[in-house]
Amino acid sequence: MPSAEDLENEIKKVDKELTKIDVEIRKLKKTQAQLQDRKTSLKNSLNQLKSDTLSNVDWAGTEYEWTQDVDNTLRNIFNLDSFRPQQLSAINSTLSGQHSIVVMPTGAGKSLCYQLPALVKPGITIVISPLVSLMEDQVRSLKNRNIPAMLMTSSSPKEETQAALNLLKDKDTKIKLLYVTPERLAKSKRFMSNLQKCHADGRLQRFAIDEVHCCSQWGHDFRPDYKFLGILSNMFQNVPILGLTATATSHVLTDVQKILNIPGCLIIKSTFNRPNLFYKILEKPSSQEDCLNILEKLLKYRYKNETGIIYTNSIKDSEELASGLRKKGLKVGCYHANMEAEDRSKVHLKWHDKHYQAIVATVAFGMGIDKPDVRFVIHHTISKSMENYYQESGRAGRDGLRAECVTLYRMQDIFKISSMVFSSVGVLGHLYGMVKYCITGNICRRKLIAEHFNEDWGSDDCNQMCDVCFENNINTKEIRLESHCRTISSILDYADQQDVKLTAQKLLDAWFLKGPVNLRHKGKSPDIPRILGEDIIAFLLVENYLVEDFHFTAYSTISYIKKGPNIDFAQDSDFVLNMPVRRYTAFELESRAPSCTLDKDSIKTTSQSLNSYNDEKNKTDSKKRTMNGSVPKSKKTKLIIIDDDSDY
Ligand SMILES: Nc1ncnc2c1ncn2[C@@H]1O[C@H](COP(=O)(O)OP(=O)(O)OP(=O)(O)O)[C@@H](O)[C@H]1O
Repeated sequence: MPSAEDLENEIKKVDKELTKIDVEIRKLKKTQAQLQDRKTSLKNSLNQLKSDTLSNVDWAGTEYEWTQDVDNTLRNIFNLDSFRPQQLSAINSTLSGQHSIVVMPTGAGKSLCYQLPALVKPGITIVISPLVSLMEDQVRSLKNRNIPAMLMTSSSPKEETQAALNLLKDKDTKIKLLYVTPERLAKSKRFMSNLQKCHADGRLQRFAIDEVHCCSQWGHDFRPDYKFLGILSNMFQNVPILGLTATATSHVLTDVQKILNIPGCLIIKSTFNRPNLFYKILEKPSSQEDCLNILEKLLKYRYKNETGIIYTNSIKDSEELASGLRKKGLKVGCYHANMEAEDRSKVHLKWHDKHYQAIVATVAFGMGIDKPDVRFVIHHTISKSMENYYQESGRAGRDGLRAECVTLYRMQDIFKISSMVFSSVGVLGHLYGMVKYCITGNICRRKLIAEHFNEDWGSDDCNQMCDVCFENNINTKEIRLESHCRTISSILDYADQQDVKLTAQKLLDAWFLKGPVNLRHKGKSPDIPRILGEDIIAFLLVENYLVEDFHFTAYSTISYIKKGPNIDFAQDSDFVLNMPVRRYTAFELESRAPSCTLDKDSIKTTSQSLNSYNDEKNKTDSKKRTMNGSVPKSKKTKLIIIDDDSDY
């Protein structure tokens, strides 16, 4: 019999061995994780290489067996003369059986990329689309062209659903396009089984997945049922998938390929530059009444007789602004998610028919707006990301004529949005991207948008169509922030010692020696306008010198300001931090926007330019002359807040 001591010694030995094994396991796990990372990165590189190789093929060629049919269909059925850039590539690639993802800006003509091929080959195209109203519009317009199409949604009447299910089994069906929602596809076993029969009969031509970014968690409108679409590529071998989106960020595209099981597929991307949109940041007044006055002037004078959208971030704001504008005699509708679907449709229709000059809406007024002559999109509150801003402002000027995208920016709005969205991963970074767009005074706004889409547009691509480039307005003035940074840091330390939390407004007050005396710093009030102080706080947030700290009350979430990871650098003797000073350029609120003074010839030139983006450069040259040359020089209301000659 071993003694207790022997047994204890034996246990210690085993423990030692176990510890060794634990160490080995940890090492192996670490190596495993490293290998997994490496494998993922190699796979991504391989997929990228495959995509790049496919992209090098000239898909816009005109020697395919179907070229003649494609041409005839374009002219005779769609009544169009020519393709817009990338449409032909998308059509040829999908007709060649490639899985592809088409990335085009809103209004560039994605629908044609699957509607036209559907008519060129026998069989049915299944179009998966997230929005019923969008599908209804498309089916209606296809039927107007005598193109047999149907739709099947969760709310379709029984007979229609039955007819849609039957046509999948019917070898003699005339239907060429069947529109379904992803939810319908994911939830209907009968639909899937009939689809398999259709496939077995060789009649399933392709899947077109509209708004394909909805697959990705990173896309701006993620829809869980889109994930189900991952089974299509395995289940229906040799049926090409054509995904379409206006979301171009690379991690969304990689994610979409992964979810749809089509890694390394062809990506067809057209430029995101919208040369006919004029981008402008306007200083937002702090009172709602003053905001209303600006909106009133814009609608009554600058956009007289034109139609547009005013976006805001809350239902309350949309109702208040709409009623305020109505009191001023303007015809505006209100649109938000709390309204009944029927009321929303009515408002949409009245706006579409120009009974309303503008819709004051939350982002619920989104996908499916196919009105070509939206002349202005005003953001009463900033969007929650550049991605959203691009989508929302992109609803302007789809006819290719000049339209204006005006954003009313003020620091407080950052916190209105951040306290609503902070709980989701990564969104604060997206919001700060939007803030950077608003407060940057020395970089063309178009260039900032381009950076977001991994594109590189030079100032020629802007053609003075943003407030920074307008009349070569690029501002080179910078303000040094070293001492401001130290003061702000000391105010935050001081408040912390007193156990007081500061909102951005309170921080500003303390900095400008306003508000409670115990929170103020000991130095002088900064020799800059308060509005520039606001920009500095926003800049420090964007650059991680300050961070937001969220606290909950029974009624709301409050954003307080804390020192960020970079602020400690401010104590270094060689610390340097400069911020370009934003210059508020003149903006005529009470004169018609330049588009209204375009002569007929230049209007033709601009609208043709959308038909052929390739010719854009030549055409925008002439546009530049007419658009910018004709700005009326009125002496009426101008918004110039910061005097450019003042010294900071
Ligand atoms: N080759 C073309 N020539 C002229 N007009 C075209 C061409 N292709 C499409 N269009 C027109 O462009 C408009 C926008 O097209 P479409 O609705 O397909 O855009 P989209 O890219 O799907 O936009 P969204 O992302 O907002 O859904 C439509 O009125 C369409 O008829």
